[in-house]
Order: sequence, then structure tokens, then C-alpha cells
Amino acid sequence: MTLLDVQNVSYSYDGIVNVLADVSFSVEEGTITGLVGPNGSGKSTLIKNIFDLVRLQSGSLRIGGHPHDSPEAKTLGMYLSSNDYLPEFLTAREYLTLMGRLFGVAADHAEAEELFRRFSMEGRYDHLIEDFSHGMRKKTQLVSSLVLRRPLTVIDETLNGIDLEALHLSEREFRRVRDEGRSIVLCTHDFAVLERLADRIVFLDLGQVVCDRPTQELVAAHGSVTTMVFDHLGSDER
Ligand SMILES: Nc1ncnc2c1ncn2[C@@H]1O[C@H](COP(=O)(O)OP(=O)(O)OP(=O)(O)O)[C@@H](O)[C@H]1O
Repeated sequence: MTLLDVQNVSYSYDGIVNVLADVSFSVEEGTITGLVGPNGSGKSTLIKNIFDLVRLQSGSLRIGGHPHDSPEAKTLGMYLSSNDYLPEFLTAREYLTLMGRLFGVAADHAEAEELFRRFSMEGRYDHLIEDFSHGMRKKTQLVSSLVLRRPLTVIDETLNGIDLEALHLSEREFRRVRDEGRSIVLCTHDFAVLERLADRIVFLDLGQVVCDRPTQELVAAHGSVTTMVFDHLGSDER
């Protein structure tokens, strides 16, 4: 079943230049989708549209069949932003409690503490986020998404800044999320991660979807995601 449906979305910040131009794609339940594109291609703008952080100007966006700006849609999707802004005056436990209340679910603190241990943050769950390093904040964001189990999680560059051990664990956890029938949209410039994880790649360039294909098919045709991107960037059609 389709979990996220993006249809003909265009967006302009200034009313002159289209940052997104007629973007359409969909995300099925139980899948990992890689969202890739050069700097400034519109990935974050698209994500902001999906989560109603900027007002949709044209096209349609549905999450779980609900209009993206409805309360129903807003409980289904979680967005991990590319920055590490978290409420510094809360402990990690308080943060997860708060996030759980926003989504209307009870955070499983025992599971979160266990994930903190596995993410090499044992004993830090009751510490103020203010004292956390950049990587620890990123891992706190990841733990919150893993514990709160939203059907759709959009991860915008959150894997930047975490160490290899945490990346290894994250990949394992993301596969578990997929096996449980939930979906992830992973926005990253790390194509090796996507080749290992993503079922499908959506490539955005200059605000348009120029490739939307299963990863295996794409790698079979081009050799790698990097080659596909380089081929496109160097092509005459651009
Ligand atoms: N608040 C804003 N006001 C005006 N223009 C903006 C705003 N945010 C982004 N833009 C512009 O929109 C375009 C797309 O930016 P966006 O952040 O969506 O790209 P991106 O693909 O996420 O880039 P990156 O890989 O660098 O994060 C860029 O030209 C950017 O300058």
C-alpha cells in the first residue's frame, strides 16, 4: 500500500523561480527510499512540503491516504532534520516522553535505554541534552524515531556525524523497521549507504525528478548510484 504519495508538487520561495517543479513519486509501506540530489536541488524543500513546514502551493501530498496537513497524517510521519537542534533543557528521557505525547504514543523507555547502550551512550539517558556532543544528539534523534515507531520516518542527513559503529547499528535497525512494515525516506549524499539499504532511489535535480527506479535495477544499468548521478550531471539533457 502507498504510504506517501507526492503528486505534481511545485514550490517557489519567491514566486519567480520554481525550486520544485512538478515533483511526483510514491513510497510504499515497508520500504526504504533514497532521496538524492545535488546541493540546492530541492530535497529539503520537498521534505518541508511533506511535513507542512512550508505551505503547499500546488500539487497534492498524502500520507497514509490522508491530506498531509491533516492531524491523521501528522501522527503517521516523523522528520529527523539535518541539524541537531534539540531542546537542551530536557534530558533524553524527557525529550522522548515529549515526542511520544506529540504523536500520541507512550515511549518505551526501557527500549530507549537499551538503544542508548548499544549506541555507546550508556548511562546518559537521564542527562541533559545540553551536555551531548553533535553525534550524541544525532543518535538521540535516531533513538527517538526507532522507539516511537511512526509508519513513515524521513531522515535528512541525520547519519552525518555519527561514527561507523553507530552507522552499522543504524543500518541494522533500519532493516528491522522495514521488516516491520514501516518506511524510511533517507536523504543523504552517502550513496554507498543507499546501495546497501535503499529499495528505490529518487534522484532530484534542479527541482525535478530525473530518476525514480529500484536500486538494483539502477545499479545494474549504471554500475553504481554515483555513476548514474555523474552521467546525468555530465549529460547534454541537463
Ligand atoms: N527559506 C528559503 N528562502 C529562499 N530560498 C530558499 C530557502 N530555503 C532554500 N532555498 C533555496 O531553494 C533551493 C533548494 O534548497 P534546498 O535546501 O531545498 O536544497 P537541498 O537539495 O536540500 O540542498 P542540500 O543538499 O544543500 O541540503 C536552493 O536554491 C536554496 O537556496
